[in-house]
Amino acid sequence: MKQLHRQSSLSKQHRPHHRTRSLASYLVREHRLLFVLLGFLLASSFFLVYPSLAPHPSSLSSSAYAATTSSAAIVTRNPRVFSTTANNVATARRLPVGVRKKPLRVVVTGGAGFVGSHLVDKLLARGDSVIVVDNFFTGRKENLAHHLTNPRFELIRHDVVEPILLEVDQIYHLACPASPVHYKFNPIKTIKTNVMGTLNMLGLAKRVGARFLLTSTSEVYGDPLEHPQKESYWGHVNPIGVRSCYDEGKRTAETLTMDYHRGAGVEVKLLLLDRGVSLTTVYLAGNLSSSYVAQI
Ligand SMILES: O=c1ccn([C@@H]2O[C@H](COP(=O)(O)OP(=O)(O)O[C@H]3OC[C@@H](O)[C@H](O)[C@H]3O)[C@@H](O)[C@H]2O)c(=O)[nH]1
Repeated sequence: MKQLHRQSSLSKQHRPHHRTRSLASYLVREHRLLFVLLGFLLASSFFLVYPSLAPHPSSLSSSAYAATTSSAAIVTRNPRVFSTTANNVATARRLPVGVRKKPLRVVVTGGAGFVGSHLVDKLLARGDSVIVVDNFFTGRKENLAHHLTNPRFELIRHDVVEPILLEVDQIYHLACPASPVHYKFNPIKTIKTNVMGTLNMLGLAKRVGARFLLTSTSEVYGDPLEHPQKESYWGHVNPIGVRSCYDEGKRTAETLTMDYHRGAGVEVKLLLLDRGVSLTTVYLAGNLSSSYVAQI
């Protein structure tokens, strides 16, 4: 009985070893191991190579990114912010083969305006769902008329100085009177739009975890003493002039944006539109809209 027991325990001790040996001989037979290794190699190299075959714009390095934007006559600021977010996104967006990118829900404030309506065209064309929030101060419904029957498009008449709650992934905050005649028309309203409107949209970004882009302006440099203005240049500004509602409003909007980034972890982008260059020319060159969409 003892012997039997010892025998059975012995055979138990030997079984795993025997199993390993038979597995090994199975793999070695007919070059099976080689095929298994080849399979692993093929699969992993495909996963590694695939993202580089079709790079997402957001995975651009900060320098490549700056190059794209400057060629489109847009001035970008704070490369540090870009590189932080771009790196995170590049890692997060690496999708396995066959898995399609989820369409994004995007809100564009000031989307009925000149820049905004072109941006909406691009966003819809890339497959996103777009909500435009605009009070039609200078924007026109006709700019968006061709999208009104699109189920992925919504238009809301709303003033950004009032809070709004929307479930979105990205916020492009453009709402602001942009030309001197419009922003000087009611300067108090202009600065209110820049400060309260930006606060409301940043608050929304924080609440729903959306990424945020602010369109700023080269006017934040005031009457610059340096040409062209570099990232390190802070401007030569007038806080009390008749244009200050716009210039200082946008400066404050930039400050708020960076404070929400540092203090609340909101992923942000600042985009300076250079009004010295004809935006129409840039549009016609086909540059602005594509790099613009690439911002977030
Ligand atoms: O209080 C306001 C003011 C303006 N708006 C909207 O904001 C949009 C502004 O578009 P405009 O065509 O006047 O101007 P642009 O498209 O050239 O401005 C763009 O470039 C310059 C940036 O400073 C602006 O923030 C950006 O919108 C309009 O649709 C206007 O109705 C609001 O929704 N709320």
